[in-house]
Amino acid sequence: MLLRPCLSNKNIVQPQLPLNDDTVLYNNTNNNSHLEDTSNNNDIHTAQRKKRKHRHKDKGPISLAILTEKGILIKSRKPTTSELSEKELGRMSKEFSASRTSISSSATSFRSSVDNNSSFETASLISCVTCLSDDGDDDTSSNSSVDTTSTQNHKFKTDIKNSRKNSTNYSSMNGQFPTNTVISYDRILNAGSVENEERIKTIPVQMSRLPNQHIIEITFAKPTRHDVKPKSLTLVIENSGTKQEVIEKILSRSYRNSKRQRSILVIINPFGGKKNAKKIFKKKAKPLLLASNFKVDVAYTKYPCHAVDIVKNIDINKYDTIACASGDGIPHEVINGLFQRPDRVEAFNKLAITEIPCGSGNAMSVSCHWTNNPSYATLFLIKSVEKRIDIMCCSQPSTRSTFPRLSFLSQTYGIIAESDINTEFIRWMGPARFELGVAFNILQRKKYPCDIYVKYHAKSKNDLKSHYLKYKRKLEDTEVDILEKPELTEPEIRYIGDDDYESDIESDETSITNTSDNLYLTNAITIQDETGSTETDINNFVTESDFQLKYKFENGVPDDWERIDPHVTNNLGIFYSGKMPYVAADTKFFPAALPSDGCMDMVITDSRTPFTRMVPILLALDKGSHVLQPEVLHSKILAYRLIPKNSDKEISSNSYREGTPDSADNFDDISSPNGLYSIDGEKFPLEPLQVEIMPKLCKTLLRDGKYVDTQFDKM
Ligand SMILES: Nc1ncnc2c1ncn2[C@@H]1O[C@H](COP(=O)(O)OP(=O)(O)OP(=O)(O)O)[C@@H](O)[C@H]1O
Repeated sequence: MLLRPCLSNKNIVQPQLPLNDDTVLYNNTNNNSHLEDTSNNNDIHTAQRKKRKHRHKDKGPISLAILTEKGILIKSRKPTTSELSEKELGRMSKEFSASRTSISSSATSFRSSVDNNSSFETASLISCVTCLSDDGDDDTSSNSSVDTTSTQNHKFKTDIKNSRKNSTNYSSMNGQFPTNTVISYDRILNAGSVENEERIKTIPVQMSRLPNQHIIEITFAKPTRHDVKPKSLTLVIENSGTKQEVIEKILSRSYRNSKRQRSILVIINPFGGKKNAKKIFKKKAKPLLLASNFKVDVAYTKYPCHAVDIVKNIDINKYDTIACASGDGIPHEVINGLFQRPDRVEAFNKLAITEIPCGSGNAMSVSCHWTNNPSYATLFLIKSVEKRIDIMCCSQPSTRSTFPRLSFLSQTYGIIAESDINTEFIRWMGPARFELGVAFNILQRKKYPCDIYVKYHAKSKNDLKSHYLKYKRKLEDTEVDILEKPELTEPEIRYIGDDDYESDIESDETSITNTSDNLYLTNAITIQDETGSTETDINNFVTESDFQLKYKFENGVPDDWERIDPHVTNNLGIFYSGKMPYVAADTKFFPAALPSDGCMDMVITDSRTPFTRMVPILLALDKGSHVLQPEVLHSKILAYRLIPKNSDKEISSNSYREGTPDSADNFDDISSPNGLYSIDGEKFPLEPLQVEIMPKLCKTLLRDGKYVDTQFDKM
């Protein structure tokens, strides 16, 4: 949510710059030589990739499994010693000997399970088994020489902790999952034939010989300490039908409401957040995308507003998704870049815009993927439902000759906007600097006089609540049939500034898989929108008329807009208008925000509110209950005009009510020296600002087809 001066309206209309060859580092199956296809091996990363390719491949004994409603159930007993191939038996017993010295009781269980064909069914035993060898997350686990007692003990503790925390415990022994483990479809990324002949040879003769037994490799997102990572597992799946039919069954259940094999352009801002977006993407997101058979091209931003130029120049036919590995600044630029294309109708119909959280704001990810953990966000992106969301269109006098600015997140004026920008010099403090700035401004009773005219949809808090509940009920009635989500091992919202985060990345290993045998699968998906129509997205298109403003700035304030009480606006503390529930990972500023209710949420505070009352209001921001406080104005609106006043001169703002003055110079009269707007976290000049809602303009990816649950209905 931090502001950057780079994005003044003047900057957005820079002349179009051609893409340099080194702008985009991955891709090349297409004609764009600046893009590199990560699934293609003819580039400089080939050797590296080859080396890594099978890192998450399954190497352990093969289990029998069946398909259930919720996932793939590991059904079988472990194969008996007589069923195991010589090679497999030798490897297992070698590992067993190495492990025995450190945890003898577990080793005994292991031996007896192999000999007696028993199952690993108790939780404690599962935990012990994971100590003996890991499930392939670290390839070193199969190497007994590195399994020292201390590392095992450490792993033992960690695994016990994980098994307690995680209801879907994927503990295994050399890839052998305990009987009755269900690998939930919402974690399955891919399924396909096993092409590796050597691997097939390790399957015991008694297994996979019946016509209803199919050797299938599945790849799923396996929880690790903080993240999810792709993990492959070879299974003998018992199911009637041909192998291709079984694979298709798994994939259609795994992508029940989501699109398979997306073609994504990832735009990375290497300067986003702590300047490690590139690394985060490579380690946390890319392996999951590739394991899901997504086609991934990557572009890097090289200067402020570069993302605008990138998306103005891309071939939209090559992609269905643009994922911003960044904070909220890049999605803002992407939406505006597409808006400025001559074929914007096609662009907004073709492309979904989403975020892989790598910045400091990440409000889009928290609101849409319900997390700002990059790997979990990527998993939920892969499994998400494509939905249209409302966009806000911001007009200012200085944008008259160019394009108005689209905003997907929020616009703010007053304490919040200023606290952000005026504390840049103490950036080292992290998010605390912003809170300090807010507290300082409130203590000073700083006010931001202005006039605000509003086109209301639900003015009172009661009306707003009814609107919210009505929308939610409608949504629930037509809810997409989403599979039950397994518990996550980690809290979903994570601060990427955590100290251990960097080291986590360093120790991570990416792995890539790209099975080809299910490429024939179609991308067809069925979408249900809030109105309940179950149809392919085909009728959910925008047309040029959806981009036309209802209220032109130069036409003045329409008669049916209401002026907010000047006693309040002359003493304005905070003005905040937005469309997504979270404006930062821990700030639920708009708890009643809904993806496509055709309204924005507006929150206003008065600078005269006593400090003793402001403190509880600010402390409630994480829960979103600040909007319930009597001192806070909270409405659903369709449009507004904000005309800032100079606090000293009290200049009449009538001309801005009527329409636009001819020259931008006139704004000097009314600008207060420190004033500014923050639109989607970017700094905008202090001129009159008019904003209106553009319903369902933009496609994005929502987990379960909705924003994160704010519990507003229960407040
Ligand atoms: N190569 C670059 N050099 C400098 N700025 C850049 C570069 N690429 C992108 N930017 C700018 O960085 C800004 C912030 O980007 P982004 O939202 O991804 O990061 P962030 O960490 O969330 O931002 P913030 O620090 O504002 O919270 C955008 O305005 C964008 O124009």
